[in-house]
Amino acid sequence: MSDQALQVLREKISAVDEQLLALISERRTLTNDVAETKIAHHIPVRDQKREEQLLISLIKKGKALGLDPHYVTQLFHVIIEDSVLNQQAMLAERANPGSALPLNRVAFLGDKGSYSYLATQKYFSRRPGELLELGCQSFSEVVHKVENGEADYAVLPIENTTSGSINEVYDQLQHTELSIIGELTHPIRHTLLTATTTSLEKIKTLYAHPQVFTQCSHFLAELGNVEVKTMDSTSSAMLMVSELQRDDVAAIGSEAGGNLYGLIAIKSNLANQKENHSRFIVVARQAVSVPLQIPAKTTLVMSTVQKPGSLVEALTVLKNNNINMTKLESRPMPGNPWEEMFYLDVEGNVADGPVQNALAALKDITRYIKVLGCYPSEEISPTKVAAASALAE
Ligand SMILES: O=C(O)C(=O)C[C@]1(C(=O)O)C=C[C@@H](O)C=C1
Repeated sequence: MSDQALQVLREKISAVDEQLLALISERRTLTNDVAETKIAHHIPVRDQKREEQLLISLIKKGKALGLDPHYVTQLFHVIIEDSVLNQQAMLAERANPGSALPLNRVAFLGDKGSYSYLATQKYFSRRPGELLELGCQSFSEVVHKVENGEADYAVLPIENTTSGSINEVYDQLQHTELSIIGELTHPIRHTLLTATTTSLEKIKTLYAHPQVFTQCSHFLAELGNVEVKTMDSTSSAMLMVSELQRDDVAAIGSEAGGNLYGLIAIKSNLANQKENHSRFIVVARQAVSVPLQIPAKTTLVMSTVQKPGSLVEALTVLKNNNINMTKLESRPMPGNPWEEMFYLDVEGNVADGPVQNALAALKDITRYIKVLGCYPSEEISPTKVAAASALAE
């Protein structure tokens, strides 16, 4: 194919892509209008019956156009997830009048390009107001900036699908009066980034955040004698490599982050697990109320009395109230050797009967219990379509 023919085809593809974007934006406007109706009539945001009907119809129509059912399903799962998250954000904002700020000052670990920076951008892209990014050197600085009023929000990674809980962040939660007001998950795609066009064999020094080294331990084990240098954040690792401009040093970070530092991706998918995601929490000085039309999560911290079975007893309270626990983490209590603080994430709203009943019962059997926050759940499970209905002619 001549260069000119290729150029013509690419221009046509770009024009189609532009139309797709315009249509996606039009769809979003319509779903925002649906949210207004849901607010006015107290209707739940999620309607999985409608989603299923939509998917079945789209799969059939896609098939007629030669499109693979899995491809169509994947595509619309992403589109519907976006629509649900936007509607949830709209409802949450309306339920907290005055919460929308013209300028959101947000503290996070690292600088431009860190995973926390990317998560911050994603979370606030659905919310009104400008974003002022306040990069920090440590998690305690991130939390402190919100406590002292320099920032309105902090975005903190709390767990990762490969390396597990981020203990330093749990420990920050033990000592703060801040409330969790939101959550989000973000894919973490570790990439080897260099300042010059080089090869993996030439790399002698590798810069990254300790969490990144944990998540990429299999890749590091295969590298042999490369010196590993830990940095405060992914962005400081990328900055270091961009400043050194050497062909024997590399950083591990996201490709999008690396682009901001002019770095080249020489190898991707470095994490031990292919599906590597981090869950972030958003904290603020004021707790929020979550409308009952959207799924909520509540995070609790508690310490149980020192007797056999006391944790089981506490968890039984959740069971008796039909509350699903999505996470349980224990952390040592400073100054009290061998005593533990338990952090629990449960599905449910503090304003709703089951969580209120459970909290009342837990108060009677625990030594200490505190609600760290109740917030909209951003875990949007994709609606499944029965294979038979999807494939039926
Ligand atoms: O139809 C609705 O109720 C919508 O809110 C729109 C929509 C969609 O994006 O298609 C989004 C969320 C619901 O779970 C179902 C469908």
